[in-house]
Amino acid sequence: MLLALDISNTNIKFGLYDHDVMKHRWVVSTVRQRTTDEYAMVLSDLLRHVGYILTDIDDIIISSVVPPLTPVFEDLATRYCNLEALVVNHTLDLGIKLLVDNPWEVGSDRIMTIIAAHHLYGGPAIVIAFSTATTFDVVSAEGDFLGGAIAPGLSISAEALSSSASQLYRVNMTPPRSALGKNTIENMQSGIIYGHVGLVQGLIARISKEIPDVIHESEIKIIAHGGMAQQMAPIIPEIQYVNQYLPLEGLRLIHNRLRGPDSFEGKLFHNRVWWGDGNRHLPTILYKTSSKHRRSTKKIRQQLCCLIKKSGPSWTRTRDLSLIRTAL
Ligand SMILES: Nc1ncnc2c1ncn2[C@@H]1O[C@H](COP(=O)(O)OP(=O)(O)OP(=O)(O)O)[C@@H](O)[C@H]1O
Ligand SMILES: CC(C)(CO)[C@@H](O)C(=O)NCCC(=O)O
Repeated sequence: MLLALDISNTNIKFGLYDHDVMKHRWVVSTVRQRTTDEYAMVLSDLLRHVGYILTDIDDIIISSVVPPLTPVFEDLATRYCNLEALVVNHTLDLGIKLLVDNPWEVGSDRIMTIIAAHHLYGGPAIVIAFSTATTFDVVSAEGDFLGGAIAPGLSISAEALSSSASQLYRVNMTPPRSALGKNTIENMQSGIIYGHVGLVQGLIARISKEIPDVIHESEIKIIAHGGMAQQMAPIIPEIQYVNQYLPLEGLRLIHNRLRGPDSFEGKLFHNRVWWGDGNRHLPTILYKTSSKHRRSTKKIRQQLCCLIKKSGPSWTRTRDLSLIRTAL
């Protein structure tokens, strides 16, 4: 089982995959103060509810845009699941180019989203997240990230309005009967929701004109996801698809690419047995020699034995890989 984790500002999404099929998806609030042990108990309860335990998880992949929680979940993977989680960042071999000024500053959720959108719908596409922020993530026909826009999300806008004006209050996020509001609630709903519709349509129009190599703007797919996508899509005719699973699907695809059965690491570590001496982290590796891999694993094993002797016990799994790559 693969656990994909999308750690976002409002919610953390857990996707439990059996091979390529998402079996379960859970959403829990993002609480920055929670500890590894607390999140482990939350995850353990969710898994138990569907008949699994923490050690049934074979691998974990994480996208996090909440830096203080990244080590919390890495720690959870190590201590509760005996795994080294794969944490997505721009330096990994993602198979796409980030055509922006500073690739390191792009949120990993945006990268995962465009990877999934391009895989499912093709490009060029504008992917709109109606979440804490309303983001526009643009992917080219080739699958590269071209940039986009980040606007305050609907809830943030609504909260700012009600907390800054004494006579205003919180309203339901439902579209009013008309843009011409006849009472304070409708005035606010019109301003917040139809105002956001205008923002989205305006940015779609502007961005569409700037995407290179587009002959007809109708080629550009417009895809929405995020907490408010279901409410917003029906009132924004430009939106063609709503898919709430994009960030988790992107994580699954990247996991497949980097650690799946056909990846370098997957082939190498398929049928593997690792053991180590506790904290010193896996100094010894033994490959079970399946008939398919017998010859290559024997060779790799010989080379690894030399490397282990040379490098001593200070290996981590990631460093093992680079050493193995060097050895091959
Ligand atoms: N029915 C609703 N009414 C008001 N706000 C809602 C509703 N449903 C979702 N939201 C808002 O949507 C956002 C949650 O969406 P989502 O689950 O996509 O958040 P998130 O993924 O944590 O955000 P982000 O990815 O930006 O960090 C919150 O800001 C929440 O307040
Ligand atoms: C924009 C958000 C908040 C959307 O979740 C996240 O992707 C993020 O923190 N990004 C960093 C800035 C950037 O993507 O350019």
